[in-house]
Amino acid sequence: MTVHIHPAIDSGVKKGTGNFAGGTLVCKCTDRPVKVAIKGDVAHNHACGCTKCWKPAGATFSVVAVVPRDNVNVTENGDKLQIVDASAAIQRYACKACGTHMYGRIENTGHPFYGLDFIHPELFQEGGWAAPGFAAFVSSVLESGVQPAEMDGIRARLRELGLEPYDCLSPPLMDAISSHVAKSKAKAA
Ligand SMILES: N[C@@H](CCC(=O)N[C@@H](CS)C(=O)NCC(=O)O)C(=O)O
Ligand SMILES: [Zn+2]
Ligand SMILES: [Zn+2]
Repeated sequence: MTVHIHPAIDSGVKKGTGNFAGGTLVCKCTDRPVKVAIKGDVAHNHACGCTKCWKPAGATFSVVAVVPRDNVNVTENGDKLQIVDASAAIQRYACKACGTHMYGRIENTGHPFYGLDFIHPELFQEGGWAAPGFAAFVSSVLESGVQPAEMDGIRARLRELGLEPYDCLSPPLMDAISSHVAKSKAKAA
């Protein structure tokens, strides 16, 4: 059985150029698409299996990365954007017409990832952005209807693509979160 992960990586993960200068994210609307300008390359690009991250039709995972929030500027048709869930840690701005998530922002200054916005690099008009390097929240695909019997195949395919599967974030990112918590606790003491 063919295992589909995401259309942008199903035929292999395309390496980044290493010097991507940024570009424009465009939603799926043919009429008045939302455009978001991004300065510089993305970081921590990965596949995410959680139910909250936006996926294109037919995808089991999203492809999501971060950029500094100051590098994100809505340039066209921003009136079409609405927050998907204002109570979520990541406030995801989606196009009201086509549903595409254009960027996700953290407003809680105490959050470990405050200052970083979450974007889907496949929406860039341009190519060359840093490639995904791991897969996060893999077990969460079960919440979207994937059957438990499919999990071995999914994890094997992710490994074949060079995307080590984790059921939360990768160890470096989990360490970054825990270090942030430890520092916040030390400050409060
Ligand atoms: N099992 C949950 C996991 C959701 C989750 O924790 N997602 C991570 C990765 S994107 C997160 O940081 N979420 C914060 C948020 O959505 O605001 C699901 O699939 O809905
Ligand atoms: Zn749209
Ligand atoms: Zn996610």
